[in-house]
Amino acid sequence: MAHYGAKKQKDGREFRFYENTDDLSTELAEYIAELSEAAVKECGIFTLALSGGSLISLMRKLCGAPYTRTVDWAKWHIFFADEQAVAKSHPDSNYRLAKEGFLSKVPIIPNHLHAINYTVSAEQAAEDYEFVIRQLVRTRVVCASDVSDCPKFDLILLGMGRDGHVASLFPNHPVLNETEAWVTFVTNSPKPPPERITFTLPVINSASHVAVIVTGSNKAETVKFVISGIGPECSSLPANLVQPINGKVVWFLDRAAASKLHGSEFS
Ligand SMILES: O=C(O)[C@H](O)[C@@H](O)[C@H](O)[C@H](O)COP(=O)(O)O
Repeated sequence: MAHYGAKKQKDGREFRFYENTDDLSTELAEYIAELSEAAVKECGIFTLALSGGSLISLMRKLCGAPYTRTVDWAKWHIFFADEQAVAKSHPDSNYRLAKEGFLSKVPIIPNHLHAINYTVSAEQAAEDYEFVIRQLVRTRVVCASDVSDCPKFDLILLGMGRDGHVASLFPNHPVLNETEAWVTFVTNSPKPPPERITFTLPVINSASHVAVIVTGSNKAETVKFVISGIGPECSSLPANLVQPINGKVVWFLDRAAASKLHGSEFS
């Protein structure tokens, strides 16, 4: 086990601490590969939703041995937990980021890559994407949750912003209260670009597994609020609202992101 510390909270959230991003990437690859093997064994498919940001580079170890050989890539279906409403080729596009950093390096079957409709507004793209996912639930490519009327993705990978946002769910934003839609949109994202689509919290919290990957000292203050539960508005931090109903959330943190935690918060 490459982590130097771990903590399981009473609410079931698990936090794993890594010396550096290399150790974190090593174990993140193993974690994803193991979940995909279990999902493929159980129902022949692995459904994975990606966020953007530094997460993609931290998945780099999955693009090498032994995973290129051992993972059953043909059974993977890829989704985006959030996406910028920009062209696929735009520097801010999560599609482009994922393609360049991960998807171009592993043999995902092209029509198993479920991208958003980039030719319409964020509002229309959210509606279209939800329709696509609803069709995939109907045809049983994506499982349906048995505790909510949401899709049950095998794994959703999230980053976290300094403000505690995950996907494109930002603090104090009305979309945090969305309970019906599976995919919604924002047009005033505090993190540019302004127009985005995002999975809603009910979808994130219906996943079998969620991993939140946070590195860097600039996130340390927010990590402290998340773990200690103390801090201004910490209960409304979107990252603190990630609590899968019938699933498991694991946080992957490097030492820099955990640098404001004290001993007691590690055990
Ligand atoms: O599209 C996005 O902007 C991302 O999905 C966003 O939610 C990201 O994961 C966080 O902002 C953390 O990004 P970093 O890890 O790069 O700080």
